[in-house]
Amino acid sequence: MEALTPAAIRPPLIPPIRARISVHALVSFGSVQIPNRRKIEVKAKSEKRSASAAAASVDYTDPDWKSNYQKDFEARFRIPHLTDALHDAVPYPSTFCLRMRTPVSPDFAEGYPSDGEWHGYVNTNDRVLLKVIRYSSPASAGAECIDPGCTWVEQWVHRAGPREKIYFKPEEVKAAIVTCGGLCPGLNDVIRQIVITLEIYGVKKIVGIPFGYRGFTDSSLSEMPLSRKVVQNIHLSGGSLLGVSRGGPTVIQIVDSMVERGINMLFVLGGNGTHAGANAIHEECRKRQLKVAVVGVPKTIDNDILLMDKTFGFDTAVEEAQRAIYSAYIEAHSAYRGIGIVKLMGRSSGFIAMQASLASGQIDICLIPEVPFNIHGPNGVLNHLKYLLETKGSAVVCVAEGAGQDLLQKTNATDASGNIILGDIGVHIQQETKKFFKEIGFTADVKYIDPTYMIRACRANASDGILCTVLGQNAVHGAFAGHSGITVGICNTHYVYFPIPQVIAEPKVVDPNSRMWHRCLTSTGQPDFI
Ligand SMILES: Nc1ncnc2c1ncn2[C@@H]1O[C@H](COP(=O)(O)OP(=O)(O)OP(=O)(O)O)[C@@H](O)[C@H]1O
Ligand SMILES: O=P(O)(O)OC[C@H]1O[C@](O)(CO)[C@@H](O)[C@@H]1O
Ligand SMILES: [Mg+2]
Repeated sequence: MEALTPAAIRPPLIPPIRARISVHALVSFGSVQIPNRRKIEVKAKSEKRSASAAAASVDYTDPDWKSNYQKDFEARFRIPHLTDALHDAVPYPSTFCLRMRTPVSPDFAEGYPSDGEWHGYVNTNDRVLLKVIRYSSPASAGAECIDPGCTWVEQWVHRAGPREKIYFKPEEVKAAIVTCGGLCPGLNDVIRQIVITLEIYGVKKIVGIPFGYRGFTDSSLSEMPLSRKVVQNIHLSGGSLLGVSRGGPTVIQIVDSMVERGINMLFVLGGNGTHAGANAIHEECRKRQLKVAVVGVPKTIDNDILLMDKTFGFDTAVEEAQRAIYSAYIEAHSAYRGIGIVKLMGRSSGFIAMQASLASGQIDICLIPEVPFNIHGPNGVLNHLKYLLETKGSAVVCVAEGAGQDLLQKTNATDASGNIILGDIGVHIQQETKKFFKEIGFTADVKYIDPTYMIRACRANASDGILCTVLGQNAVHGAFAGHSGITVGICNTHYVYFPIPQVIAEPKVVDPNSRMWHRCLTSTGQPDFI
């Protein structure tokens, strides 16, 4: 039986991508010169590899390359539908008409309610533009071009929202929600909106699967009945009402369990691993010709899902990180030659560290996984810290958990999902800093703050609350519209559906040649540590 591990499942999930090209491929087209700064080595090797492989497969001498590219793009971003495998699946007029149904009358006894006057549906052919900047040169900051000449190529993705036709009768739906991976602010907000929206469609059978995918097979755990009443106030707390977990059963076991329970709509809240699982569940259902919709809602505090403006929980994390940074600043500033070090989450992407550094304006050194650095040596972090103590009297460092892993001893240990367990770079920098200043006989007062789990356990802030609300609602609209193997996202401020494989092909990372990273460097004033 197929095990639910990255190695076992990831390969077949990602269809061959003929022409995925990102900024990293373009760096080789022209020489990108950053003023007063050496060209930064990009550490995101997987993205570089796939990008250059994709670039190699486009023949720019073919006069039709652009239209071929666009056709290929459209095919890759097509959102799978139940009718792809179930040719006789029929649509019904939507029951999402916002007309109140009274609790006493049996719903749909006189046919489905419809709202002839209501024009709030999204047309299936509506699209959103994925890329909105027209770069005139590959050397332009952050340029993402398809060809060496940076030709403008329109890339459209599917607009999310309620459709006029639905593929499930609400009274025949049993919907389940599952939350997997690590915690993230906003999980409860999304659960709440999914339940509320399902009820508006007229669904009565809604359950929560406890503790991630594990809840499908662990006989000691029973599914949790959900209703508006149950979820009404859950967004006021952090965490997940349903609980989370890593690892768990196989895809086959999960689908067997869904069949046994009669689940035909599954909402999966989680990161890249969870989405890989969701896509595998969707494929398995399709193979078995089951009328099941599997829809994801990307949950990652690290903000490392491709193509989206941001993921829910990220904003809250950046906001909460300010408190830790402020404390580190106060400690450092109040001490004689004080150094404050703050570690933030970000396994492979430094978005939280970068944005929190920018937002606080109190960071002197920001270290992220995407940009290599040395701690020791003439250009190292420690020498710069000494310089800061001599000139400013104090310093604050913000380090992402995945930064500088090449400087730590590798253990090859993995968690239950197969994710590599990282070395603690925060503690390492703290220890090396103390050692360094002691050895050179230079007084320095080092304070270390690790707020990572405090940040993750928070409830969502207002902006994340809104994002969660829209994503949760759109997830339900997508399932009712008959789509499966999709996920929801925000793209250039509009809400869209993506086929799952397109957003989890690799983690989204900070581009060291982007304007945002350069803004961060401008703010901190830090040099290269190489
Ligand atoms: N490649 C994969 N295919 C199928 N299932 C997977 C895959 N990777 C992980 N999973 C399953 O998805 C669940 C969550 O995965 P994981 O622990 O990696 O968290 P995640 O969704 O990536 O979230 P986070 O951002 O918190 O790491 C686990 O139950 C795991 O078994
Ligand atoms: O300790 P846990 O729960 O396994 O999760 C830690 C990881 O989860 C994340 O918060 C992502 O959800 C990462 O930033 C972090 O590396
Ligand atoms: Mg993950």
